[in-house]
Amino acid sequence: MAPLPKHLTGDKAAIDEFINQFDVFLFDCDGVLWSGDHLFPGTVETLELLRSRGKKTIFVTNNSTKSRADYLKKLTSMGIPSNVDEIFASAYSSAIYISRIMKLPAPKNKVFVIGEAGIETELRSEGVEFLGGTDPALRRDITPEDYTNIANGSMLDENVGIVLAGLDFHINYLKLSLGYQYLARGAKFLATNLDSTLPSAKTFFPGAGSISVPLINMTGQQPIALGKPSQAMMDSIEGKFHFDRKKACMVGDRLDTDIQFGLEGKLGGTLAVLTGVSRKEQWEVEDAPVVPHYYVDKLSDLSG
Ligand SMILES: O=C(O)[C@H](O)[C@H](O)COP(=O)(O)O
Ligand SMILES: [Mg+2]
Repeated sequence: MAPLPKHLTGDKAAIDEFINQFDVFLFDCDGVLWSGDHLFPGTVETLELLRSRGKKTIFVTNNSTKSRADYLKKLTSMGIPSNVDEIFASAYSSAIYISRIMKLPAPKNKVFVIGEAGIETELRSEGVEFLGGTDPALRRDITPEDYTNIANGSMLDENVGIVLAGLDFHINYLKLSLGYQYLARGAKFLATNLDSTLPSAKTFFPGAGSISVPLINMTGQQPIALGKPSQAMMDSIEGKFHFDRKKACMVGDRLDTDIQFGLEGKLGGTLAVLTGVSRKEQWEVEDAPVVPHYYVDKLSDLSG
């Protein structure tokens, strides 16, 4: 059984020793920096402190509703200076995977998107054709004619080769019905991420993983998930920054995405923050599957 994590909150010497160990900090976003549009107090000061001590900060989010450019706007609007290169979001890693790794031959390489604008922006920037997503024509109830047109294929695009499911605040029966038809016709099943919940407004909402469950249930297929803890994302981050993994620390609020991401990535450290999804009871149980190296009650404890 992995040793229990060291609690850093209130322990200045331990915090200093912790910070000195690492050159690079990978920061999760939802549940660590902010909850929805609410920035946690002390976040800006903590990032400034780490940067003032020469630490590299990289933002790694599973939230596919926004593109990297959108996140840059959000970070900047919250007083966190950054640049697009420091931001890795699951919509971006999904677009990269489709355009540079899968490289399905045309014409059957279109993507049916279940998700928001972030996915569309990143697919567009990689020159990947898509449909569905935020298309207003699909934001409606299914009609009797739809059943007929879906069944006879007239409502389907024969060049769809991939179904990509992410967090969709406008999910409905029609989109799920179309998604199923494409998968049943052999399209590859991808997910930006499989987080079951989204922490926001101090409670939880359906996560991307809960959006793709109906399709998993209907097809019996598990999608390839491209967000944390997928190491495809870690490899692309390392590929960009060429950092020493032993000198890097993953900071996150969720054990089965963030902390697992850091552990599977063989990073030098993982820090759990208790302002989001996971609770310390989850790693205190016998044979807990994922145990972080360190934890704090809130991120600002590092600069408190
Ligand atoms: O449902 C989701 O997509 C997740 O809850 C959300 O994306 C988590 O974002 P992160 O904590 O990785 O920033
Ligand atoms: Mg999070």
